[in-house]
Amino acid sequence: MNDVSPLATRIGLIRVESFRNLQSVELHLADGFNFFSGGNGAGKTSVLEAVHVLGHGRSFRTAQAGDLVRVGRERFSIFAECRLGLAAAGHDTRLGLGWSRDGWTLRRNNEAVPILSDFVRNLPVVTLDPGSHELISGPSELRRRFLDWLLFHVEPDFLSVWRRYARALRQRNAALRSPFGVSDRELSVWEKELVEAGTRVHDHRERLVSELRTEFLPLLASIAPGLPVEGIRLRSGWSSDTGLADALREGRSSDRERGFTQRGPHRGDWRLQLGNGLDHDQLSRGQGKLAALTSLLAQAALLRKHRGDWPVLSCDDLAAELDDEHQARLLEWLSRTGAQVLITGTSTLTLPTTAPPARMFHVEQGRIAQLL
Ligand SMILES: Nc1ncnc2c1ncn2[C@@H]1O[C@H](COP(=O)(O)OP(=O)(O)OP(=O)(O)O)[C@@H](O)[C@H]1O
Repeated sequence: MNDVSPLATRIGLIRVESFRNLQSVELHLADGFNFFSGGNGAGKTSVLEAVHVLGHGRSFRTAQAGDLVRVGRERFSIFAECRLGLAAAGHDTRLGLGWSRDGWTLRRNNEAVPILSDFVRNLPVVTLDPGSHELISGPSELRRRFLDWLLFHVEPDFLSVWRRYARALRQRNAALRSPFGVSDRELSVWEKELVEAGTRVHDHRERLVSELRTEFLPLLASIAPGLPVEGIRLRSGWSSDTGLADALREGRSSDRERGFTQRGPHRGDWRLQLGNGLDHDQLSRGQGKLAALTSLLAQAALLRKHRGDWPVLSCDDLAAELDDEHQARLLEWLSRTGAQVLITGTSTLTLPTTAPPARMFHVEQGRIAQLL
């Protein structure tokens, strides 16, 4: 049996109030595997969603925090006692998050944290959910968010560089829409800042994609060896023949017509390079899920490499996502990491003999009983 890794972020206790159909739930989680079973609509995904919200400040199912508040209530809250691995020198940390129409309330060790980005830095959570295949074939915004979330965790200056870029972009776009028109000279003022910050955003992404590739390919070989993926390629968001400054200059008249900036890292993307002449839309749904799963595990492995500890790993409705063979490969891999893992399913799960001791929970109508 594997020892649970000391280099993993873990939640010991979690308390959830008025979140989706969970009225008031308190759980003591195992350091290794935690399995939540129950019928459809019982509240299993809501448990994973609460953990995800604590780590990201947003849900993987909705962009509206108001949807998460239990019907008839005005506020939800999530509280957790966590061991934050190496990144926080293994200290126990108490995290509390509440949301109501008045906004977020965030507390770390009973002290108010005014800014959401400071709060969510604490608890990295990587979630595989039934919508994850969108990461491969869905809009580029999802893939940018995937990369930039990782950069937020591993590059200390990424957030401030990204904010500089976003501010300059808003200002250039406002100038492009000015009813009085905008001269090249005025545009060039915003472009200077866009080029400086945008080039750094792109350089960060380029380094990260190269590291992601290094993690991704061996993971693919151990979890989904039949998948025809040969690599990962970053797209900058402007023509590869020119630098960003030239691309912005050349795009001015078309940008004026459209009223927004059409080139730059805000249009960047990354794509898997598929073999056998396949396009992303030609992957089967299951292959898309496997590709997304492998990307998310590579993301977790990079967090581990940079921060020193594994994030909490969540898999929603695992049996519906993967066939038996891929499930077994995934569980085997997960059990070797020593990460804390949360899994939901409508039926029971066979864990590999090498897995650390698991805790089983049964979920029914928003109530949760610990079975083992
Ligand atoms: N804001 C809310 N307030 C109260 N109930 C909600 C809210 N949002 C969703 N629900 C209900 O919560 C229940 C639990 O949903 P959840 O997605 O967690 O179930 P699940 O156990 O994962 O189900 P499945 O196996 O079908 O995916 C559902 O019945 C849903 O209708």
